[in-house]
Parts: sequence; structure tokens; C-alpha cells
Amino acid sequence: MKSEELVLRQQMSELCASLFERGFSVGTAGNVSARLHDGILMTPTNSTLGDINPERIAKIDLDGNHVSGDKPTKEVFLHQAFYETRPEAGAVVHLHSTWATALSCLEDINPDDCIPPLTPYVVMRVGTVKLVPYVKPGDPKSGDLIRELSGKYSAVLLANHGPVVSGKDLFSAVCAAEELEETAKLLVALRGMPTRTLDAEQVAELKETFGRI
Ligand SMILES: O=C(CO)COP(=O)(O)O
Ligand SMILES: [Zn+2]
Repeated sequence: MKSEELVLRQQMSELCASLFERGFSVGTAGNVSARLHDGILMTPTNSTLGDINPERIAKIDLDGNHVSGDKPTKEVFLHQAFYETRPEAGAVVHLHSTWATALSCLEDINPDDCIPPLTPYVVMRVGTVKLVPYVKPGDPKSGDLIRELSGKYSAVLLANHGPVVSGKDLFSAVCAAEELEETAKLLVALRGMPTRTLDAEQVAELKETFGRI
């Protein structure tokens, strides 16, 4: 096995454990993937992010065949669709983190902008977040729904399910998933209170200074 893959397996195991230990995932909820030059590493299905064995992380090749490790997450279609439509994505994190999932269940959420630009970091790390209609966990249709977005969004909320966040690499995707979760918490805390978001000029300044998400 190439060292690139060994390093990524170890990093995935450590970052998944960190997410679990800090309560971003409970039980066997959520899954994580990262792109290699010859395929994608994915957390195994029904595994807890708190205890991912690096050697048992699933690998699928560029054609989607399972080539090593345990059986991949049932959300394989979701992850693949992100890589297909966002060439810049190096990793994808899906969680059922509490506050983002709470937002995904709200009747009156704006489906085109689930997370308004409350703070600079959510703009810089996450960008605009789209609501994706509900399908059952592992439904291949989730891949079609992501492909329909043509790679426009680095993060989405799956309705009544939870967030999916991509990033240029595993660390960036994990940081973005944490930023999304914290902003969702702020949004719920501020519900019903007159709230100032960043204006279009402030958002544009951030994008200009810190680049495309
Ligand atoms: O979050 C999950 C389904 O949406 C967990 O599924 P897996 O255990 O198959 O990764
Ligand atoms: Zn899920």
C-alpha cells in the first residue's frame, strides 16, 4: 500500500474519533470519505466513528468497485456524487450533528440558503448551503439529487437527516462540518430575535480575500 493511502487511513481514523469524542456523531451515525489518486476511502457501514480501524476502512476504485477493507458506508452514492461534481473536493463528511439536523427538520427553512451568513467563518469555510429533499438513508437517489446541483454547493443539508460537507482535504472538510454545526446552533439560539447577518458587500469581501470555498 502506498504511503499516501496509509497516511490518509490513519488521519481518517483520528479525525473520526475526534468528531465522535466531541459529540458531533453518536452511535453509528455519519460517515466520512477521502479521495485518493486511484479511488476513494470510506468509513465502513454500521461502524462508529469513535472506533475506526485504519486497516478496515473501505476502498472503492475509480469505477466504484469495492477493492479493500470492510463494506463501505451505505451512503456511497452520496459521497461519489460529490467527487463527481466537485473536482476540487478531496473529502466528504456526513454527520447527524444535533443543530444542523434540527435545522434540516424546520418547516420554514429557506431551501436555497439554509445557513445565512451570520459570521465570517461560515462564509469562508462552508458557503451557501442547499436543502436536499428527503430520501431514505442509502437510497441511490441521493446521488442523483447531489448531481442535480452540478457541484455548485460545497455543503448541503439532507432534509430530516443531517449535513453533508465537502472540503479540499479531510482536515478542511472536518473543520467545515464543525463550522456548519456551530452556526446551526447559533441560528437556533437566535430564532425569533431580530438578527443582523453579514451583508452582500461583506460576503463578497470575504470571498475576494479568502477565495472560493
Ligand atoms: O449516517 C448514516 C446513514 O445516513 C450511517 O450509515 P453507514 O453506517 O452505512 O455509514
Ligand atoms: Zn446519515
